[in-house]
Amino acid sequence: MKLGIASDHAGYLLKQALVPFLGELGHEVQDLGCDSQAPVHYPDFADRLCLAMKDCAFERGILVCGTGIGMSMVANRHRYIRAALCHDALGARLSREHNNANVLCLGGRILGTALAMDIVAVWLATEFAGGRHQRRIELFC
Ligand SMILES: O=C(CO)[C@H](O)[C@H](O)[C@H](O)COP(=O)(O)O
Repeated sequence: MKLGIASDHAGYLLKQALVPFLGELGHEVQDLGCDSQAPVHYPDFADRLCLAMKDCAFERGILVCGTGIGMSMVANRHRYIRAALCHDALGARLSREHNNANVLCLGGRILGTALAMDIVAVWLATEFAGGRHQRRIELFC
């Protein structure tokens, strides 16, 4: 799958761990920054990823900040984005099956790397269930 990933400074280290992991899972991943732990502003990076997704550059995206909260707030301002802030694999699976989430938000200061990788792997492997959930998505997208 073609993926985009971006973070702020607080999510930088987790993003750096996830980029090679995504490659190992067989995905094509483009890193949209940031490029160090120097302070930046998470809305700039959330918007960068979401605008690229509007142009269909990526099928799905991953955003990482300290908590994942700011990234998810900004991403969900874009009408075509369904961003899910996930802290466990169950939430990740259901965000795909029920919500057809196209952006996954993670908290780099909250999750350990192994848990984050588990969440990412489940989220990427899970298909949207459609049916009754499709109608509900149409009510807000
Ligand atoms: O989403 C966030 C806040 O809602 C993120 O956690 C940011 O990464 C965080 O606010 C950055 O905090 P810092 O003290 O400026 O490093």
